[in-house]
Parts: sequence; structure tokens; C-alpha cells
Amino acid sequence: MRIAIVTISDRASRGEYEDISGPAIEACLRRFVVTPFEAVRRIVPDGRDSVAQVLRALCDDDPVDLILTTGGTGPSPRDETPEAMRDVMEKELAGFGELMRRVSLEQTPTAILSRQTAGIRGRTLIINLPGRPAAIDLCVEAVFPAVPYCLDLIGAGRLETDPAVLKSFRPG
Ligand SMILES: Nc1ncnc2c1ncn2[C@@H]1O[C@H](COP(=O)(O)OP(=O)(O)OP(=O)(O)O)[C@@H](O)[C@H]1O
Ligand SMILES: Nc1nc2c(c(=O)[nH]1)N[C@H]1C(S)=C(S)[C@@H](COP(=O)(O)O)O[C@H]1N2
Repeated sequence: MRIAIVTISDRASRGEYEDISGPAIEACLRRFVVTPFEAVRRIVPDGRDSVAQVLRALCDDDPVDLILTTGGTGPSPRDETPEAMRDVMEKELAGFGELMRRVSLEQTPTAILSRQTAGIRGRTLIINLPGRPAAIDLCVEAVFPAVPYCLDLIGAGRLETDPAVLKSFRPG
């Protein structure tokens, strides 16, 4: 099982601030994913082409099973993660963005500014998270119960979670 964590930030990619959100995603997953996995880490600048290029590379050449991105989902001019998603996804899973915004709205009214979504390319599931470190655990934990079954359905690797920490759901 290989899980890619892609930090999308102009300043973090230039080393102007420390990437906190990327490591926070890996730490979050390590708390409940019991299947051994390799974390593949990338840090790229904002922008449609920059993001689409890294996503295509991770899905097409020796594909990873799951990609979690952080950043670039907002409304400012350089935030183009959703445009890159539209370029690379073969199927959109809009429910992921809907649920993450719903839980985030309980934390902050600016959650409506995130255009985060999820989608499938080949045998890889891609999920967008906002850039702010405070969003990571909340958004990952909200959607993850459905992730293992989604990976089954697209032919990715089998992923198990520790039910005492995060219960995943496989119907039937
Ligand atoms: N990977 C990250 N690690 C730590 N903090 C982050 C990260 N990404 C975003 N943040 C924080 O969240 C704020 C809002 O994120 P946003 O993606 O809108 O950044 P930004 O202002 O567009 O700048 P940049 O793209 O250079 O990160 C940032 O100003 C920063 O404080
Ligand atoms: N849970 C959660 N969601 C959140 C936030 C947050 O602090 N917590 N920040 C919001 C803000 S202020 C913005 S601008 C958008 C987009 O952030 P991004 O461009 O860093 O992806 O995510 C939103 N979603």
C-alpha cells in the first residue's frame, strides 16, 4: 500500500515556512491505518499545471493507491487545486467535499471558502484537504470511514483501519 501526501503551497515549496500540514496528514493516518504503508511525500507550488503534473505522475507511473493533497482549494488567484483536479480526475466523488465542508463549518464559517473535492484517476483515489493545519484531522477523520471500501471498488490495495480508533465501513 502506498499513500501519497502532496502539500500545495507557494511559500512552503520555497521553504519560507515549514510544511506542517503534510506531516500532520501522515501522523493522522499512522494513528489508525493498520495496513503497512509507504508514505510518498511531495511539496509543490500552487497552480493548475504544477498540481496536475504531480497528480498525473503519482497516478500513472507506478500508481499509488491513495493521494491526500493539502492546500490551494480556496478562492484566491493562485488557488487552483480544484482546476487541476478537473484536469486529472476521471470520476468526481463530490460527497467527500460536501462532508468535509459540513464538519469544518462547525469549526469555522470560512470553511465555505474551500472548494475541496475528491476523485478517481485509474486505480488511485485523490482527496483534497484545505491548507490550514487545523483542518487536517477533522477532514481526514470525517471521510476516512468510506475510504477502504472506495479503494476496494476501484481496484486499489486493501486498507484496514484500527476500529478502536477509526471504524471503517464495508457494506455487506
Ligand atoms: N502546508 C502548510 N503548513 C503549515 N501551514 C500552512 C500550510 N498551508 C497553509 N498553511 C497556513 O494556512 C494559511 C492559509 O493557507 P493558504 O493555502 O491559503 O496559503 P496562502 O496564503 O495561499 O499561501 P501559500 O500558498 O504560500 O501557502 C497560510 O497562510 C499558512 O499560515
Ligand atoms: N476545517 C477547516 N476547514 C477550513 C479552514 C479551517 O481552518 N479549518 N480554513 C478555510 C479557509 S480560511 C480557506 S481560505 C479554505 C481554503 O484553504 P486552502 O486554500 O488553504 O486550501 O479552507 C477553509 N476550510
